[in-house]
Amino acid sequence: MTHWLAIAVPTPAHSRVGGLLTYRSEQALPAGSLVRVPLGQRELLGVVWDDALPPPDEPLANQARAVIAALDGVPPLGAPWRRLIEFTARYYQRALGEVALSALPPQLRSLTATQMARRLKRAGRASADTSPNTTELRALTADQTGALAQIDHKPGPFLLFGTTGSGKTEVYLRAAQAALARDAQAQVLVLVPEINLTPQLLARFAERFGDAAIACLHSGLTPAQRLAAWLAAHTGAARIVLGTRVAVLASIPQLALVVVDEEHDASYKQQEGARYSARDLALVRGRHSAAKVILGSATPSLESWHAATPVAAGGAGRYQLITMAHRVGASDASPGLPRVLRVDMGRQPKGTLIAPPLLAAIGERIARGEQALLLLNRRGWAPVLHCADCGWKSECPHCSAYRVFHKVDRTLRCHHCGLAERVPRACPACGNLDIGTQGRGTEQLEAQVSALLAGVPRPDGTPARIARIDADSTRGKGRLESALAQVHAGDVDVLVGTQMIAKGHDFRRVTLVAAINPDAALFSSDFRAPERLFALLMQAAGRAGRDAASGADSQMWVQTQHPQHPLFAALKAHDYPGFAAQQLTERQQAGFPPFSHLALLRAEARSQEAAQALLGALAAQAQAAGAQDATLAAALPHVAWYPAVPLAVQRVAGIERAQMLLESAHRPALQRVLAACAPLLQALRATPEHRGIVRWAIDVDPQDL
Ligand SMILES: Nc1ncnc2c1ncn2[C@@H]1O[C@H](COP(=O)(O)OP(=O)(O)OP(=O)(O)O)[C@@H](O)[C@H]1O
Ligand SMILES: [Zn+2]
Repeated sequence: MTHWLAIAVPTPAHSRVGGLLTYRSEQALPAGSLVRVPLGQRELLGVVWDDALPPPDEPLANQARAVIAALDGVPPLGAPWRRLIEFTARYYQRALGEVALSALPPQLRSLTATQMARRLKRAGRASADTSPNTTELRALTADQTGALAQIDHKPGPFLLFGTTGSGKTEVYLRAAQAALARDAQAQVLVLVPEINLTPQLLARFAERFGDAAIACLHSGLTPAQRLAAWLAAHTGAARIVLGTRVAVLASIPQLALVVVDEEHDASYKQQEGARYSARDLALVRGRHSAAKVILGSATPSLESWHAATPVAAGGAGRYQLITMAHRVGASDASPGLPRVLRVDMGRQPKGTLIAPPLLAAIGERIARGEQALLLLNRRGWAPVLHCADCGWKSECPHCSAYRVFHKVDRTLRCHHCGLAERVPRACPACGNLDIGTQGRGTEQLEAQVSALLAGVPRPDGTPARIARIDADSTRGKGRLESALAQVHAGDVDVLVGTQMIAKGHDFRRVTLVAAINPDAALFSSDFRAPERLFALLMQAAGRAGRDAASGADSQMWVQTQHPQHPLFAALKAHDYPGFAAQQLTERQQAGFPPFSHLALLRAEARSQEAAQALLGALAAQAQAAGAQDATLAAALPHVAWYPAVPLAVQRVAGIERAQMLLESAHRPALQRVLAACAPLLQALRATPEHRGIVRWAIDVDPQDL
């Protein structure tokens, strides 16, 4: 008997068919089955999307090709996973088949039946003993006990607002333990922003539940590792799936709990293809699978904070707020958070790198055998090289950005397109030999701090040890892990770095943190810049004084030209709620998220005019399309269209970039309009007028404006 199946295949985004094609099969195949199917000349992996279809009409029935084979032994993908993929494709305006197939490990395509059987057997073996190692469990703090009681009794979703060092990890571990104990099949998904930056969290889960119980999913895996981890999650062998944003789309059939650690982190947003937010999908997923969801942060995103604020207090009241206000080992009398000191750089001699009182404070820490972190969010030696005679600057020929001077290898490097060239000896424009740098990056900070601290001895009389962690210093495999391990081991006295050093680390001996030059973000045009800066500084401060014994005396220094800025005042008071309330008031007045919903339409072309022309044509066509479509016509008046403008970095690698902002207070209306935009963009691009377009994209809930 012939069965007719709708199968998801990876057709290009927004193709007419939307990613589901009809195939025939002589074998009955349940929804979710993985199959190999022909498409054109190729053989592709596909997913049977629904139960069998009724026989189609003649022409289609004759055209439909036959399924080549089913992937034996791999259990079908469950309905909750398929609903999640459908949601992702629809909400982020991509083709279903593309999203579905990109969430599957590529090796599924290439393995023979025997190879697959072997992999499955191996995955099954992993599910050894998952009873947690509870031999040396610590007594919980009162905050932790309270948090767990709420998680136990309420449905969620939860926003775990726990100050830095309040012990959120232990709450995740115990909540996971409880979920696994409740049901012998249950699985837990733990999302982290970046796997390499959080080796400690992974280590704590492995220590508690055993390596065999955990599957790790992130973008740094080899194809074989990715398949093994995916199979472990899909077959249920892995009770805990821990990973970065990609893990949110894994098949986890018995999902009972989702944890999103550092939920405010921007790396949860995918920046290409389906531009999904793993944090937002975690909530959708929790709903589909009836799993509890915990979002955790000391500095929640304002979206999450608003959602967790009760309606009576002006919030949306959608999440339950759990507060952990105390650091582990601290008391009400001494909350253990560092004292914040602002240095008015306007009163320092021009060009001062580190103000004398800060330098003295760092020296004191070194002399006591404690550690200091110096934060500067700019890598390289200097952001610009310039000629004082003719005004030449180290512009990138292909991007609207300056190339950064890296002294280690004496290169000028573009951080946008990657172009690297040897530093010229003389000004390329006028031949002047006296070319100089402007501004400072971490490389220079490291060198100058080493010089400034050369005479400062450690307790045993040996010289202070300075190290640096940024994207340059940690390029090789394992280098970040070993650099972090050195800091933990106490082999470093002063650590210089970018935001990488401010994230989640549980450094036990750091008692001083300094932001060297955080001012640039105060005046950014992106409405999220203050939120990001505040979170960065509060997280950075949170690395200081995590050991209660030395914590009482810890310090966070901020060097600024604007010491009176309210953002720094809120930081000084460790007042996230106050800062959030002030920001949310501004956003409400300006009509920004979470009080409205945004989407960006982006176009890239050889010329800025061509990129903007596509967006302009789209706006006109979308309005015109409303005349033919009642639901679109109803949605259009709820959506504001802003004019097409160049991106902040307008040109990258010779390609001009433009964007158009869409804003609406009404999410379904925005979704309806976006759904109309995707096929229109596709069609417009194919016309001769828009031949110059290189690519276009739709970014729903964009992070960067
Ligand atoms: N109940 C407890 N008793 C003793 N120590 C604890 C307890 N809970 C957690 N700790 C320790 O407190 C420290 C801080 O915990 P953790 O790293 O989970 O903080 P956090 O809330 O995630 O902070 P951050 O947001 O800064 O990452 C860790 O060293 C952890 O081992
Ligand atoms: Zn460039």
